[in-house]
Amino acid sequence: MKVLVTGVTGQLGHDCVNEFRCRGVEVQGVSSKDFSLTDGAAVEKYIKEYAPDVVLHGAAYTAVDKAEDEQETCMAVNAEGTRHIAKACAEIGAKMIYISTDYVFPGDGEEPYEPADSKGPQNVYGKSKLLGEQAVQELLQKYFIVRISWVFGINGKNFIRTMLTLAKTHKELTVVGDQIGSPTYTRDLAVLLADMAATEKYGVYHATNEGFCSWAEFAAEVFRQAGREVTVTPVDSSAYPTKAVRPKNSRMSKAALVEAGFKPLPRWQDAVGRYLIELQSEAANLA
Ligand SMILES: NC(=O)C1=CN([C@@H]2O[C@H](COP(=O)(O)OP(=O)(O)OC[C@H]3O[C@@H](n4cnc5c(N)ncnc54)[C@H](O)[C@@H]3O)[C@@H](O)[C@H]2O)C=CC1
Repeated sequence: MKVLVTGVTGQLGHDCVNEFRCRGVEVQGVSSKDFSLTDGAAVEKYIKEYAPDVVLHGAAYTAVDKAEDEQETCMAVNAEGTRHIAKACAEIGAKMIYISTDYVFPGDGEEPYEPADSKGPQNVYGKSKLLGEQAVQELLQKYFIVRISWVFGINGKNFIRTMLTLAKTHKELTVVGDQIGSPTYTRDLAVLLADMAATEKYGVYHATNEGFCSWAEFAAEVFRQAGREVTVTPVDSSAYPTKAVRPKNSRMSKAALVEAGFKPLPRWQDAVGRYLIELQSEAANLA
């Protein structure tokens, strides 16, 4: 099997390339330095020349608030860029794994969303990722769409890093308590995606670490495990207005994943613990 991973300079792409390499799979990671997703001809040329069996498309325009002001760029990368990748995959008969988001859902209610539930993105980024999903479904039969949320990995900025930085200067923090979802550790997700790539169990899946929490609970768990004495007070989203609307309910059901025979990701608290260890080794390597 030969795999192409887009977004190698991001959190997920970095860990996916490592995971395939560890398994002895021939893999190439690419970023915007190799080609821009907005350049259809360049995407097609690269994919046809490399001729992968699987394209794991992790690259995206991920600046959720900025996207409200940069709608055109966000759409060009996430909707059209994904269409270019899907078209090239169709032409060479490659499987495609497209990474999508909880933001395709409206975020109402309290029940976990199933993959086929009605969509209703509340912000530009969510709309662009949904258009990407639709392009994949329109152009391909051999596809996996994998929706994830609240991502953290070693190769980039994320909520855990932000909380640990704030802990250096704060003993008390207010954190949003009325948005509920699931963190996703890119190392755990990479294991699942590498398993998936080797199958033909095509479809739409939700894949996050197990369990649900609010951002405030997420922060409190990070401080507890990192041994930082910071008191977290949950507050409503209205205390932190953002340009892009965030869904209150980001719960996603992983039943389809389990029914297809894939191993669910470990609980999110377990993932936080292993990520903190990864951060320690990063700090030790940099010292
Ligand atoms: N970060 C999060 O909390 C969430 C992320 N996702 C999705 O997960 C996937 C991975 O996210 P992260 O690793 O956090 O992203 P990231 O922001 O860390 O990395 C994005 C990658 O996309 C590449 N990229 C951006 N614009 C490009 C362009 N025009 N041409 C070529 N490459 C381009 C960048 O070079 C980078 O390698 C994305 O598809 C994202 O939409 C879904 C839900 C939540």
